[in-house]
Amino acid sequence: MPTSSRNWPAPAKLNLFLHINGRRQDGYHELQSLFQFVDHCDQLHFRARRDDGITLSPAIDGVANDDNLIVRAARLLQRHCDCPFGADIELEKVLPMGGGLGGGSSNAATTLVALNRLWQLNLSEDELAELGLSLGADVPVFVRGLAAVADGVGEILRPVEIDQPWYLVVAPNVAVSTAEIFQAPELTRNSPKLAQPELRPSQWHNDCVGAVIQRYGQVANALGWLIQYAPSQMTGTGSCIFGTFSSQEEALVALADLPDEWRGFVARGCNRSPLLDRALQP
Ligand SMILES: C[C@@](CO)(OP(=O)(O)O)[C@H](O)COP(=O)(O)OP(=O)(O)OC[C@H]1O[C@@H](n2ccc(N)nc2=O)[C@H](O)[C@@H]1O
Ligand SMILES: Nc1ncnc2c1ncn2[C@@H]1O[C@H](COP(=O)(O)OP(=O)(O)O)[C@@H](O)[C@H]1O
Repeated sequence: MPTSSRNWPAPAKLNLFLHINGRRQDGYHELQSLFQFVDHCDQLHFRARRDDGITLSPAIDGVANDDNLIVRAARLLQRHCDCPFGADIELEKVLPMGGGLGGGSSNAATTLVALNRLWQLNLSEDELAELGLSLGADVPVFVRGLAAVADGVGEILRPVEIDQPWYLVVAPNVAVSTAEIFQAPELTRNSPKLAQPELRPSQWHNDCVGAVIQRYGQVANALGWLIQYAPSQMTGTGSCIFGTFSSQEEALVALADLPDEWRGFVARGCNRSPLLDRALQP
C-alpha cells in the first residue's frame, strides 16, 4: 500500500440557480438546481496509518474534529469497508465556510475519493456517491465531479455542458442558517420544474435570495454593490454571492474595488471538477 497521497483539491461549487418546487412529507424541500465548480479549492493531503486512527490537522476553529466532515467521511468509509487502516489528514482551508460554497461537502467528497484510492478499497463512483449522500445532500455532486442539474433534494444528477465564465465570488461577513431560510414563511415553494433548464439562463433565479436579504443586511448590501459590475446572484442559501464576467480581467477590476468588510476571490467556472483531474494522476 502507498504510504501517502498529496495535493487532492476540494473545489467550491456555485448554484447557478436554485428553484424550490415543493415541500416533501419529511419537511425537506424538492429542488431543482444547477451546480458548477470553480477552480478555487481547499487542498487535502493523506498519509496512511497501519492502525485505524484518523487524525486531522489543523483543526478548523469552531468545528470539533469528530464533527468535521473530513473525519466523518473517513470513518464512514472505514466502517463501510471494514478497513483496518487509518489516516493522518492535513487540510489547507481557503474556502469561506457556511456560505453556500459547499466547502464541507467538497472536503468530504475529496476524502472519500482519495482514501478509496490510498486504502485500495476499489469502491465504484456510485458507491462513493451513495455513501456521500448520507453525509450531506451536496456530497454526491462533488464525488461525481461534473457540472449538473440536480433534482430531488439534490441527489438526482444529470451532467450538463454549460459556459465556463469567470466569477467574482463575494463572502459577506455573515453566516446564513440553511434551516432558517427553508423555514421562512414567505419562501416561494412552487417554482415549476423546468425541462432542460441549463438551456434557459434567462429563467435562472434563486428562490432563497429574498428571504436571505430580508434577514441579513450584509448580503443585501453586497449584492447591491456587486450588481453594479455584473449580473449577480446568491449561491445556495447564501451568504456568498457571485458576479458573472466574460473575462478574468473584468472580474479582477471589480475585486480591486471590493470594500474591506467583505472577502472575495476570482475563479473560473469548471464543468469538470479539479478533483476528477487529480484522480487521473497517481
Ligand atoms: C440547498 C443547498 C444547495 O446547495 O444549500 P447550501 O447548503 O449549498 O447553501 C444544499 O443542498 C443544502 O444542503 P445541506 O447544507 O447538506 O443541507 P442540510 O444540512 O441537509 O439541511 C439543513 C436544513 O435545511 C433544510 N433543507 C435542506 C435541504 C432541502 N432540500 N430542503 C430543506 O428543507 C432542512 O430543514 C434541513 O434541516
Ligand atoms: N471540513 C469542513 N469544512 C467546512 N465546514 C465544515 C467542515 N466540516 C464540518 N463543517 C461544518 O459545516 C458547515 C457548513 O460548511 P460549508 O459546507 O463550508 O458551507 P455550506 O454548506 O453553506 O456551503 C460549517 O459551518 C461547519 O460548521
